This record gives sequence, C-alpha cells and structure tokens, in this order.
Amino acid sequence: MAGDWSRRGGRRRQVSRRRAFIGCAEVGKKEAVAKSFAMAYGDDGHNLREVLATFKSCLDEKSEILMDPYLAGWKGLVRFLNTMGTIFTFVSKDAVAKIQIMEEFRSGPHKESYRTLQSMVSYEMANNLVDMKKNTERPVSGCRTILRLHRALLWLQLFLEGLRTGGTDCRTSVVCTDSYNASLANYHPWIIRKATTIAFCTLPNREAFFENMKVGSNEEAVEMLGEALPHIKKLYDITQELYSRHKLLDLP
Ligand SMILES: CCCCCCCCCCCCC/C=C/[C@@H](O)[C@H](COP(=O)(O)O)NC(=O)CCCCCCCCCCCCCCC
Repeated sequence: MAGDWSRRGGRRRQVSRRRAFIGCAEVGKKEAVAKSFAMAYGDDGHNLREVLATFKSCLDEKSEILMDPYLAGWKGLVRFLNTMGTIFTFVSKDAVAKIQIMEEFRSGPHKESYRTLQSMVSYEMANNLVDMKKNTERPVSGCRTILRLHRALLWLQLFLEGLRTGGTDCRTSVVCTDSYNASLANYHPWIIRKATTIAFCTLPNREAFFENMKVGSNEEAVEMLGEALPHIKKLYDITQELYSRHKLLDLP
C-alpha cells in the first residue's frame, strides 16, 4: 500500500511536475511573448525625435515609401502611445495587430514584393489579392492594412500641426478630438468614436504632453514638430495619390 502510495504519490508528483513544467512552459512562453511585446512596444524611454525622424527615412531615391522604416515609425508611435495610459490600449492593440500583419508579409515568401508600398500595391493588384468588397473568407491584404494606418497618418499630421500651432493655452484633448473628427472618425462606427473621444479627455494639457514627448523645452518640441511634419505630409500625399490612382481608398 505504502509502495502504491509512494508510487501513486510519485506519479502524482510526476503529473504535478509535468503540469508544473507545462505551466512553467506556458508561463515562460507568455513571459517571453510579453517580454518581446514590451521590447517592441514598451516604453523603453521612447525618443519621439528619433521616431518622427524614422518617417523622414521612408522615402527612397525614387520617392517610393520603404515599408520597413514606415512600420518602424508606427512601432515608435505605439511605444509613445503606451505611455499615455492604459485607456489607449484598445488603440495600440489595433495598431500593433496591423503592424504585425505587415511584418509577416515583409518576412514571408513574397517579402521583396512588400519592400515598398508601391511594390505592395503592384504585387497585390497583379495577383488579385486585394479584396474590393467585404469577403471575410479571403486573407487580409497588405493594401487594406496599410490603408488603415494611412488614414491614421492624416490624424497624426493634423494632431501634430494643431499642437505645433496651438498657443500655450490650447488643450491637447480638443486638438486630438478635432483632428480625429476631421480624419479617422469618418471610418469608425459610433462605438469606436465614443470610446476614442472619451479616451481623449484623459490627455494632459499641452505643457505636460510636450514634457512626455521628452524632446526638451516647449520651444524645442514645437521646432521638432515643424521639422517632422513636412515629411509626414509628403508620405501621406504620396500614399493618397498611389491609392487614389488604383481606386483603393475605400477598401472594406
Ligand atoms: C496621443 C493620443 C493618441 C490617441 C490615438 C488617436 C487615434 C485614434 C484611433 C482610434 C482607433 C480605435 C481602435 C481601432 C479601430 C479599428 O476598427 C480601425 C479599423 O480597422 P479595421 O477595419 O481592421 O477594423 N483601425 C484603425 O482605424 C487604425 C487605427 C490605428 C491607430 C494608430 C494610432 C497610433 C497613435 C500614435 C499616437 C502618437 C502620438 C504622437 C504625438 C507626438
């Protein structure tokens, strides 16, 4: 009996060790995933100056938009967003999901076709990979994924311009809401618009927002925005023209 017990005990210990091992493995995997997420999107003392400069490096000699720095710019913006409070988690999660879709294309069997936004459009159009009407069976295309980030780039441009030109008494939440209503809001259902505008109310005043940007004084922040904005605008305009030419601006 005792033998059984110890055997049973041993087996139980074995099972619990195995469970524990699987548990640890699961925990380990979860921790590894969380760690890699934190490394990619955590607040590693984001440097917004570098992030916005990344967008400047997107254009190649043919004025095509390089995918890698474009995605790197968005990853940097998400890192910054993650310092604005958990209320924006639903936003950063959506952005991360879209960035990861594009990173998969960029590391997949046709990665060269995704080197630039222009090559992506040509490849996906030529191979009939773009869903022109809502057909959930088909895999999500790069064109529709980038279109969502492209629309957000207009919001970013309007928001940064509003911050740059607003006076010291301008309210970040108002600038953010106005920029959102003039851009992304047109593509979001009521519930998303509601959640987003509520989240905007938690934004600090302009002074505190600039401080969180960690780019020096207010004057230095305004100067940095003035340097970055023309490049962001150029990216937006080139993408808008590309999508308009291929009638892709309304992809579902
Ligand atoms: C500083 C605070 C910034 C707040 C962010 C403002 C943008 C608000 C976007 C609201 C998105 C809501 C959640 C997603 C909704 C999606 O349904 C919707 C449609 O996608 P689907 O067709 O696949 O469903 N997704 C989208 O429209 C894409 C949203 C991507 C948002 C990226 C936002 C990154 C923001 C980075 C802020 C950086 C500020 C820098 C300041 C110096």
